[in-house]
Amino acid sequence: MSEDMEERPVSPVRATEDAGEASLRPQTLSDFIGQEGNRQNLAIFIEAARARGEALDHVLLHGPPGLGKTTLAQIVARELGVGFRATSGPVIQKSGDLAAILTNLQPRDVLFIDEIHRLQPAIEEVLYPAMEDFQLDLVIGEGPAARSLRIDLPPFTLVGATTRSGLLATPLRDRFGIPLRLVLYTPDELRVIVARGARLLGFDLTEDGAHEIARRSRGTPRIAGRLLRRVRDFSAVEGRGQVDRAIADAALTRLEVDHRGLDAMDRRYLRRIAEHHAGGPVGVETLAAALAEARDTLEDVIEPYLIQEGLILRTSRGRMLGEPGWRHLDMVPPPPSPEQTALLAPDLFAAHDRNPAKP
Ligand SMILES: Nc1ncnc2c1ncn2[C@@H]1O[C@H](COP(=O)(O)OP(=O)(O)OP(=O)(O)O)[C@@H](O)[C@H]1O
Repeated sequence: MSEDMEERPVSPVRATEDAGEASLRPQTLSDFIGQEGNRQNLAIFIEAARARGEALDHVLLHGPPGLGKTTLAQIVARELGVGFRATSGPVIQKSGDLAAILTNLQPRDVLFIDEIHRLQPAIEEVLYPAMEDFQLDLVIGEGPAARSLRIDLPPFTLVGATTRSGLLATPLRDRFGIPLRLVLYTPDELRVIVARGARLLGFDLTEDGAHEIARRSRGTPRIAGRLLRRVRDFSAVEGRGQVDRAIADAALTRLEVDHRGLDAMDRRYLRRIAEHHAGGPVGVETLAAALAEARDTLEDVIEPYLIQEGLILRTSRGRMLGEPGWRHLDMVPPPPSPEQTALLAPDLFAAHDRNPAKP
């Protein structure tokens, strides 16, 4: 990922400046705002596991970065009253690394593996019997002298996090009894998160100030927390006491975050489709090359919010600019090509089927 990407105030990816975000982390399920269905299900499964005195079934959290996967994993451990160990897919280089972690777990502990889709295949294979039977099969030595060794593990809960469950090998995905998909937060949920953050940081933010930060946070609590801290710095330097909508707006405008939470990079992305591809469709690889970004970065970091907002559409032939995308750029779309009409038609029929009363 390019340096520009990490410095974007609206990037959902963890950056060095987010070191302070731990102080805003909710500690319990009831403190955790949003993701209602997931939260209710987790509460039931946790209570049942506690009542039986057993390890909770393995949990897979998937969704875009910054939505609270690490936070939820920590909460699960705390609510279960067990220990929490965290690592990540790319950090585990050898099967011995994983073996060392697994054999050090206490019964019913939570092991959190972030970016689990980046585990090497050989290490995934060590994980299968560990998850299924709490057993570790290790091969010691090489060639004819190699021996296999089986070690019993304490029952534990693996919480895996991934931005892409599609990249997980099916046998791994199938071993998670509780798969949960995290979705972008609504502006109302983010407003509550922002107001809570302001309280914890001890600064005076009005309700409409919180609302302004929330609606520019791209559905992502990490971005909400970061914009909140930047607005606080701005108001402190300007010597303001209470922060209202106008002050929040001035601070965010100065950071080049527009009223929808889009920054220069997003606008460059939208403009590329409008100006170079007449609104698309254009393949994600072509866009990535033109914008000098990795394809993964576009798919994980930039696109989820643009798609949710209808600014772009993901079609079988590539990305297309949606009507709100043209409006956001203040541009009038050219008459649709036959290809564009054909790609958009199923959507129109689907909309009609959902709501047949409207022509
Ligand atoms: N529901 C929530 N309520 C309040 N704050 C939240 C919530 N979810 C996340 N946060 C805050 O957002 C920040 C990012 O959360 P977290 O690190 O858990 O995200 P993540 O999905 O694990 O990100 P990554 O994919 O980069 O690992 C944290 O500061 C956390 O406090």
